[in-house]
Amino acid sequence: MQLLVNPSPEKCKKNLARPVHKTKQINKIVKPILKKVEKSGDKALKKFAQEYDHVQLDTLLVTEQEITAAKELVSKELKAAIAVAKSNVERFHAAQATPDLVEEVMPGVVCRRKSVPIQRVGLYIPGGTAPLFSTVLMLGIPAQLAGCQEIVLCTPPNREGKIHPAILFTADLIGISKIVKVGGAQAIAALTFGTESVPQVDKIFGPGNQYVTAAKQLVTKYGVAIDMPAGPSEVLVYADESAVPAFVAADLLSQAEHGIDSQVVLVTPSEKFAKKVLKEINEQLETLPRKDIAYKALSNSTAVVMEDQEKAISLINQYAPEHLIIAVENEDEVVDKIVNAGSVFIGNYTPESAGDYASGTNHTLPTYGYARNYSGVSLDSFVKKITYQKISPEGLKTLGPIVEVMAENELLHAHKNAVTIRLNYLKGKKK
Ligand SMILES: NC(=O)c1ccc[n+]([C@@H]2O[C@H](COP(=O)([O-])OP(=O)(O)OC[C@H]3O[C@@H](n4cnc5c(N)ncnc54)[C@H](O)[C@@H]3O)[C@@H](O)[C@H]2O)c1
Ligand SMILES: N[C@H](CO)Cc1c[nH]c[nH+]1
Ligand SMILES: [Zn+2]
Repeated sequence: MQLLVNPSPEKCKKNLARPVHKTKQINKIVKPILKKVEKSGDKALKKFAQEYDHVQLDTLLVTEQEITAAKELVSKELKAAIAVAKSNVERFHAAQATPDLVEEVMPGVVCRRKSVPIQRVGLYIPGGTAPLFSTVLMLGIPAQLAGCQEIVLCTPPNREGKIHPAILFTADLIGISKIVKVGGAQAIAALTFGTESVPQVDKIFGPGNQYVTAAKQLVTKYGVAIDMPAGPSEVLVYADESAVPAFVAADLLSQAEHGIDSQVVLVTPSEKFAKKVLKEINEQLETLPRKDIAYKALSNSTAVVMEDQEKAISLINQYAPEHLIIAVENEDEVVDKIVNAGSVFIGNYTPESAGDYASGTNHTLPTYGYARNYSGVSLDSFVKKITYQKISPEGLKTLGPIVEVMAENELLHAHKNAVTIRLNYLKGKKK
């Protein structure tokens, strides 16, 4: 991890550039995958399973027997933990429901708006380097709460052609039964075009590596929607001397262990504090089973000493981190000034991993700085809002002339006539 002391904005920009913006190279790999799946369906999915997941699959769909067997393999302790996480995620997402609204904007002109579930949704659960069964909760719970009619879950198989038991257990717990053994860009292609085993969906959700994220961005041109670009995990910690260096180091390492293309950032007003955190990182790193992955991610990562708080906040907002931890004395003041972040963790006792698993907020969040213009997954992501209007004859008498004038001035006479013909009818005229 590099240390920068009071760097210029240009230096910051250069050092904090995300490591995986090799869009062209990734797209070169992903585009042919999309084409082959569109053309050959399941046959292509099996071929890619062999090539990228190193497994020969006869069937792609998970069977009921596999789900029953998986449930036996999950420990009581894990089942109990998942139950608490499920309850918190359910509570926070159920509370997000927005009431339908009705407004009579002028006498006789009534407008309504109603949330309607997106009918067919595809959930991508990463499984390449770690079996992220927590993502099943984060996507499946809001999909069920929203009332989506068809939910398809895709996740890569291991080398024995199996899905991790905790993924199957969690999917079953929240009532998802259509589970397909397919990962990577090919999973995104299958959900977009549909294959013999994978139904075509209206919207694709979920995080993934750079191939998955690139595929999600590419398929939007085929009419399918996506939640957001949710790529390699990242965290920015803003901490001063009131924070505990060991806690900060642990938080940085928690996201560094996700993947070699993850990035973690420390921003602090104190060089002394930064050095303490770096020392802690080196010590804690040695204890981690995934230390090789974390080590590589740390080489993409920077500690920035920024004495001026306004400049530090401006840097954070420019970087727009997926996760932001704020552990400074005047935390409320700083929190109020944050305008770009996926999810914010406040105070010394709020580790980012609490949000990853069980606090109730969603862990599917925008990376690469997309927190500037995207929100993380929420109940809203699984609904669309339809608007309605009903106008009474009295309402049309008031509103109609307004529309007529506007239509005429846009030179759209047929638009105007759709009103005039009705107003004349109401006046008892034929035309
Ligand atoms: N932003 C978020 O909300 C969020 C949440 C959880 C996880 N994540 C991120 O998700 C990612 C998960 O990545 P992962 O790799 O563990 O799992 P993954 O399931 O996303 O990817 C595994 C698949 O990638 C494909 N693949 C592997 N190498 C390939 C290659 N050379 N060419 C083409 N395809 C290839 C394979 O088909 C494999 O099945 C991590 O980067 C993690 O940080 C992000
Ligand atoms: N930190 C990830 C989101 O970027 C989510 C996750 C799942 N499991 C552990 N962490
Ligand atoms: Zn995580």
